[in-house]
Amino acid sequence: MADTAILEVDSSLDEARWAAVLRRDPAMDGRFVYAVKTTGIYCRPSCPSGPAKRGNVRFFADNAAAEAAGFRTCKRCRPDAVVVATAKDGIAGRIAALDWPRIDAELDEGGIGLLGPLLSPTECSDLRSFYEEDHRFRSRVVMQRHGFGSGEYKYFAYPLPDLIGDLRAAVYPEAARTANRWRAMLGQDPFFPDSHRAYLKHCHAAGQRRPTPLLLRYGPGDYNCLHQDLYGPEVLPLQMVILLSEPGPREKGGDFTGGEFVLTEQRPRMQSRAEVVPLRQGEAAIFAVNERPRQGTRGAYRVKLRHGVSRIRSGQRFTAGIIFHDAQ
Ligand SMILES: O=C(O)CCC(=O)C(=O)O
Ligand SMILES: [Fe+2]
Repeated sequence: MADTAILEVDSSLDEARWAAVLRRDPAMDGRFVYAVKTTGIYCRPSCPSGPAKRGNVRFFADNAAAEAAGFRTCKRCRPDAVVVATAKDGIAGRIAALDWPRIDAELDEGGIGLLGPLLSPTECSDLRSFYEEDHRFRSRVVMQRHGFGSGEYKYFAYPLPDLIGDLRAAVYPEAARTANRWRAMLGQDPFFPDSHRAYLKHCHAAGQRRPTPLLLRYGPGDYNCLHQDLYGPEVLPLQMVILLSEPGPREKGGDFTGGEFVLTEQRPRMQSRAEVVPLRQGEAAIFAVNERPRQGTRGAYRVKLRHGVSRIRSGQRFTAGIIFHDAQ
């Protein structure tokens, strides 16, 4: 008796899951995954790939269960990127759950720390679609006109979209902590307050009042010259970038090829060292804006950093940039 009851519950659960897959329901992402026996791949419910045959589909409660059964993640819908992004805690919870000691160590080693998957594919596409909504922005910059590269970007107006405002407020305390630690390495007193609200008050009093978070859009042939995002004398020396498109050729479910994020670092009296930063859709990195200390044998010294984007070879690439100081 009991066994039959359980079987009935299970099969009606699977039927509800199958209906969600047929609807490609993004609200079910993170609630379960489905795997296709013929391809060996598992997907989130909203995967845009064509429907599989019901007879070839198995359902799993989560990624770990699908992987334990030998399935690999779908490159198109990235079920592995959904785990973090559907965390019930919202943005603050996702940021708090990151491995900050590891990120700090990466920042001290190379001037950039990888945050890993932070936004879901749906959140990325929502942000991309904002690009056409002019009321959200205070200005648009066509990069060719200024010699900044090729492509364009738009600075958000206040009030920022919730997702951008929440990310800026939640990551700021970590960035400020690293910025104060870097000051200490150079023998300077701590300067950056714990809350972003307090820091913005300081920026505004110094005449830097305009919001700096931005969306960038690149098409084939576009690139972003090496630069530093300084907007006046007040600088918080770390910033964040989030890739909103999936790298890779179209036939493999990607949005663009080329277009790699590049960071260069120049030590005193030395040639520059370049690093290509591997990011996928929804992943973020935090990196030094203009300079950072490096520990040498005779104390710390300053190195200069610049970042940019290599030429996009095909497709379209969007990013969100979050800078913590405001602009003059
Ligand atoms: O598009 C990118 O990856 C870089 C954008 C950028 O320059 C920034 O976020 O400040
Ligand atoms: Fe930048």
